[in-house]
Amino acid sequence: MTVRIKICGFTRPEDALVAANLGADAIGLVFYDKSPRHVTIAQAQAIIAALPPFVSVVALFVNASREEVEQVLAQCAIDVLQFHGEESPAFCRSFQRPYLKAVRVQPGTDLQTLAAQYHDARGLLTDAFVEGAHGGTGKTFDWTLIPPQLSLPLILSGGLDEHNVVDAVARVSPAAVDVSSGVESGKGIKSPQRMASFIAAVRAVQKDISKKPGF
Ligand SMILES: O=C(O)c1ccccc1N[C@@H]1O[C@H](COP(=O)(O)O)[C@@H](O)[C@H]1O
Repeated sequence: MTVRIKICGFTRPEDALVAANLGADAIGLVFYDKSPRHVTIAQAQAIIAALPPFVSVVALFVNASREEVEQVLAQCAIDVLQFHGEESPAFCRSFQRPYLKAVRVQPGTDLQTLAAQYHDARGLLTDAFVEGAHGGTGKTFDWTLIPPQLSLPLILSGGLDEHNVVDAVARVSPAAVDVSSGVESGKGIKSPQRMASFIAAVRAVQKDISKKPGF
């Protein structure tokens, strides 16, 4: 199975275009004003306008109000919503759009129960739990906390980079990976070299896995 790649936290159209041309399946825009990667609606529109067809645009929110989400949806061509806060299942599904629910994983996090609660999500996105932060921290978590069989597609994130993503994909077999800090040269500035190395690493490990007997 193809491991999908999402790169998150773009602030500049030129970086998003490079990601798309390198083969990223989705790009993420952060609508959370406490993030150093936060974009305005005008910035988001410019980034989206730079993209070629068939690259999904994901809008990330952290405990935003209904009005904030609706305003973004009304003004930007968004394909998927990503909720990174304490949004309820009812709130997430109320926009009639595909959505991802992000979960910050620590010992005791019951991913099976969360997958059942957000059963209509397109995927459960697992990120590291870091006290006082909602994501984008560049920290990994203990991947053995992920149960082998989840009822939702797993999107692995949290501290991934070009060096650890091979091990991550081989161990966890996620449906997709999501990266932000790990492909940056500065907050919100994506490095073409790091994005290229990250995408090449995912494609290489995927090829290796598909060569294994029984695959
Ligand atoms: O990118 C951010 O600034 C951010 C802020 C608040 C919530 C989530 C955020 N980003 C998401 O966090 C994960 C992990 O990011 P990283 O690779 O460890 O930097 C990823 O899903 C980002 O989309």
